[in-house]
Amino acid sequence: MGTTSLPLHVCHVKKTDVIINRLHIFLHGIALLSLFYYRATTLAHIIRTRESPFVPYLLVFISELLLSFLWLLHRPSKWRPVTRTAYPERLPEDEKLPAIDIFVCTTDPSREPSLGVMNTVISAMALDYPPDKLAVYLSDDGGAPVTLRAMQEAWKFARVWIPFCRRYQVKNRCPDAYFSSPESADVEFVDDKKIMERKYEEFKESLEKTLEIIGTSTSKDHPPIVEVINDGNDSSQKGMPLLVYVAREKRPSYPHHFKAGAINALLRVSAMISNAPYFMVLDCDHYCNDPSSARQAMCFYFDPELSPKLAWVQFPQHFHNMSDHDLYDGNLHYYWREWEGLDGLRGPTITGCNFYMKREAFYGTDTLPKDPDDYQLKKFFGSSDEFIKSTNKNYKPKVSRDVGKAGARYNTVVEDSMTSLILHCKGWISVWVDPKRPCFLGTCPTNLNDMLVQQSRWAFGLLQMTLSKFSPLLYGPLRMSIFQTMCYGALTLDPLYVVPFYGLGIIPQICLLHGVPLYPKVTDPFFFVFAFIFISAQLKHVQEVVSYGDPLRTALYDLRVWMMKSGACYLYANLNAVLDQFGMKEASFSLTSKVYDEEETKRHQKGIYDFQSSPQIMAPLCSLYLVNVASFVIGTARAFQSHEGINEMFAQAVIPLFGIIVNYHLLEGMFLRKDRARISPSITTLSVVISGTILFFGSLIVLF
Ligand SMILES: O=c1ccn([C@@H]2O[C@H](COP(=O)(O)OP(=O)(O)O[C@H]3O[C@H](CO)[C@@H](O)[C@H](O)[C@H]3O)[C@@H](O)[C@H]2O)c(=O)[nH]1
Ligand SMILES: [Mn+2]
Repeated sequence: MGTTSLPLHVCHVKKTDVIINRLHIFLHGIALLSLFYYRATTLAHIIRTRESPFVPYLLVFISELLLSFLWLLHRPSKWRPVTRTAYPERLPEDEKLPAIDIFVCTTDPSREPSLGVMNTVISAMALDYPPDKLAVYLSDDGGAPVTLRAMQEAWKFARVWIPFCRRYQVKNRCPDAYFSSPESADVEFVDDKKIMERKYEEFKESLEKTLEIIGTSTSKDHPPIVEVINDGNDSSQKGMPLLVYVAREKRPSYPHHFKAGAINALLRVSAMISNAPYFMVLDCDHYCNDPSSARQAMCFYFDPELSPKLAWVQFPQHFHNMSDHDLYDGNLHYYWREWEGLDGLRGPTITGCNFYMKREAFYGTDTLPKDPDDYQLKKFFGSSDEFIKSTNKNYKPKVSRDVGKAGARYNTVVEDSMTSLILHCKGWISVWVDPKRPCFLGTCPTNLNDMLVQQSRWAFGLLQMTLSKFSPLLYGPLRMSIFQTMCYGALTLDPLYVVPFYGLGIIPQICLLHGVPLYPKVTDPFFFVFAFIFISAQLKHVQEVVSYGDPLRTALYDLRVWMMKSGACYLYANLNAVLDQFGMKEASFSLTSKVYDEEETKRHQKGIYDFQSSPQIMAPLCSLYLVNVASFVIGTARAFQSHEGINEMFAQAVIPLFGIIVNYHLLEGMFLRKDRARISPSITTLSVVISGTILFFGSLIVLF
């Protein structure tokens, strides 16, 4: 490119946020230091004089320390948030674009209906990119005959659909979404659209018929199946990308490593067939909502300054089934807000799908010796001579280091975070692109149970990482910047929130009940410190939500999600991670359902919580709520009998009151709602019993 050419992409630093965030870090940080000073000196005084119980005091202090530590770990992600814009129209001509392999993963046709999966496949085939440079691979981890058949049908439909999209410059190339979008409502090519609509109906019917005949059976014991779907008819191949079905070999006794295993199988198969220097990963429900994503990604790979270090371009997961009331943080903004900050450092982590990756980076061949012999190559890549040849053709191994394994990492169920950590540690960078029109749209959980199950899997996987030799705070410091290390630390240590959550959700309450003060009196100058920290934390959260463009109520929903996550998911994730360490728990992958449920969707749209879930998940949350109600009512009634009581216990009464108000939805679910999705009476009864037990035995704590 000449010197006069316009940039392919620009990076905007979010200046206002930078100023607010840094100022907040400074002020909040000072307040925390004062809090520690107060706690430490008071604790020393209590231990010396024994004038009040020191165990609850110590536990509250520990909770606050941990909370502050996690707060600190999250700060780098607020340091320099940025956003990016790509200008695909400035890319060089099509001949110069590199090839891309697209990997779509699916597992279970009963939880992931074929029609949805095929819509994703078709939308990927229809990307705005030279078709001879595109190959779409579907990994079917279920080895389901229905999926293979559906692909053959999808191919037939795509053959008419793709030319239609090109001719009329259709923006939304996922057929199902297109026909129900405003884009298709008012078009000039009415006749052609009608024909296309009819063909789509036929395609749908053919899938239904197939489903009726062969059902959704899957297999965990079968040889590998690789089938190129493109038919032999040459004239129909023109302008069509390659389409390949892959069901890797599965044997019951052999660990298959879930999605990471699927991606690695796809890497190997695609290396033999198309071997594109870049690949993109899609979950089966994340269809392409904007066909320009590949070109947008190339804007970064074509930047000579960025490209040599750039491993992946990550687009966020956005969702088509969002509600105005994002009760379950379904849109994952909690994460994306921080991802803008990661992008301002050395890049976001991989978030599982919607990323364009440089194959070379993913192979991690930099850990191979300089001139590897056959033995070393086989140790690294596995025994396939063909696969090794494919890696030689395009890539020469560079630096020599110890021997590794190519591809996605297996040590955890969050293959994405683990793999990103290792790539970032090797010096690769990544970028985060979140254009106004989302490039990909998926299906998010629309009930509490699904959300908590998903979050539990993530938390468990992140803890597996923490407990592995890749624990970010130990593995990172010598390999990455301290800020980047802290970001990974924050990500993987989030499940530790369970400790301060229960610590501050039970101990001050029990002490309130017994009139044991743990916080400074209202008249004490340190009261101001505590009040400041509490208010500053809440306001900062509200500011972040609003500045990200979400409505105010999202701040409340977020807070609830954080509490429900901490109280349920993190609790079990920690237990399971410990069991896993002792080999007492087999890792599993609980798929998120992508099945449409009308009643559930209605509730989600109206902003009504769907509490239908197991007692294991609901009981801890409800019990804690009841503990707070009981101690608040009894405790304040007692304290408010005297002026000194109010002075002493005021701060401590605010805590349960805050919890009670924020989690009003639990109260409603337990006692006020009568519908099917309320908290079941049996869980409520169980929670009453548990909360009574907690209050009874917990009260022993004030004796020490
Ligand atoms: O053994 C398995 C299990 C899952 N999958 C696929 O992995 C994808 C993600 O599974 P899903 O049930 O949708 O999980 P989510 O929690 O919604 O996925 C998020 O979290 C995962 C990590 O836990 C990431 O891999 C995903 O990209 C990210 O969207 C789906 O396409 C599955 O078909 C497989 O291919 N093989
Ligand atoms: Mn998903």
